[in-house]
Amino acid sequence: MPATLIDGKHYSAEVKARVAVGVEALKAQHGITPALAVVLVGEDPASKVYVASKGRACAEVGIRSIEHRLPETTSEDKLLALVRQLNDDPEVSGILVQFPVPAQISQQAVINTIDPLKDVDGLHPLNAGRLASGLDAMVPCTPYGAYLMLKGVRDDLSGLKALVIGRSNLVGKPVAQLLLKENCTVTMAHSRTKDLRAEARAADILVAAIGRPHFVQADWVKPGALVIDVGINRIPAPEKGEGKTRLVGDVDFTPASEIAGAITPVPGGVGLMTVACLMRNTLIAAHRQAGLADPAV
Ligand SMILES: NC(=O)C1=CN([C@@H]2O[C@H](COP(=O)(O)OP(=O)(O)OC[C@H]3O[C@@H](n4cnc5c(N)ncnc54)[C@H](OP(=O)(O)O)[C@@H]3O)[C@@H](O)[C@H]2O)C=CC1
Ligand SMILES: Nc1nc(=O)c2c([nH]1)NC[C@@H]1CN(c3ccc(C(=O)N[C@@H](CCC(=O)O)C(=O)O)cc3)C=[N+]21
Repeated sequence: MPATLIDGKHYSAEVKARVAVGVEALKAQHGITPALAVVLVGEDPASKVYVASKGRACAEVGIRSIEHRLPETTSEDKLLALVRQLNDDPEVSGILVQFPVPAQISQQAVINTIDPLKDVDGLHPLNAGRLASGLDAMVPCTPYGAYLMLKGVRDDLSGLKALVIGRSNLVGKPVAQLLLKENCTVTMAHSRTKDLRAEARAADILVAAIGRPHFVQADWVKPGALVIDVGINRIPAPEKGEGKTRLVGDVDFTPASEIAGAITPVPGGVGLMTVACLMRNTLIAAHRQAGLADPAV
């Protein structure tokens, strides 16, 4: 495999180590323990795994973890009331409502209700607008994690052609904003893009955030390109036993890694950075709520 493996374990350990130092300093100097409230509505097994990994990361860095599990049948009013209660709770630094939420609840109503200062997902329109305007914002965790990995491989990204496949508010759009800020020439692709393969082959940086297993083929990858695979797809793995599954990304990893210059694996790539950057955002949120300057994390 000629490509360098961009190891999520390595990068996320670095981020968490910096966050742990910042948490310790905030406790020692200001008597503040940052706290992250995670709200899970329903019983989605994948969401439960993600919630558990966030709880573990909080313990590692010294952040207090608060979990709220609500039944699948929860009304929108009830969920919004909980969000407002967390907004008003001075002990809570960050709020994350796990998506997707059940159909009777509007995701946008939830996002709009979260206090922008506690919006560790960076999804509130105020934070999205601040990022787009080049102002201090809460930056969404997955995009920031992808950005740190790219910067780790190559510090100067200016002038590189970047293709971002996927235009969600959670991943694709903020990734594009961050790369634009790094002076990349950014193209955004989506389900209506014509000749995606040709767009991809021109890209020095290829970010896949689609949600389709092995969608990006090896012959789409420009030789030497930096490939960031955001996709988390669970597919059947009969080789592991009946009914078993495994995680794969949006990129056909094994052949693509023969062509790329550097590539992130799934699992073990961007997902680990998402959790680490969530810890980082919670620490930043705690500082801003206390009127303190942002920590160097
Ligand atoms: N690693 C991590 O930490 C995280 C991983 N994820 C994963 O990343 C992936 C994307 O997540 P998210 O952005 O929330 O997903 P969304 O479903 O919100 O967005 C998917 C995007 O992919 C585009 N798309 C779908 N099909 C095609 C196609 N055939 N060709 C080109 N583009 C296509 C869609 O286009 P259109 O807009 O036209 O419909 C859309 O913009 C998922 O696998 C998700 O599980 C998400 C968050 C964190
Ligand atoms: N409000 C909200 N914000 C999110 O950021 C959000 C969300 N809802 N809903 C679901 C998606 C998905 N997502 C993941 C984060 C980390 C891993 C992760 O830790 N992955 C590890 C381990 C996975 C495993 O092995 O089970 C890895 O890729 O190596 C996965 C997926 C965040 N999302």
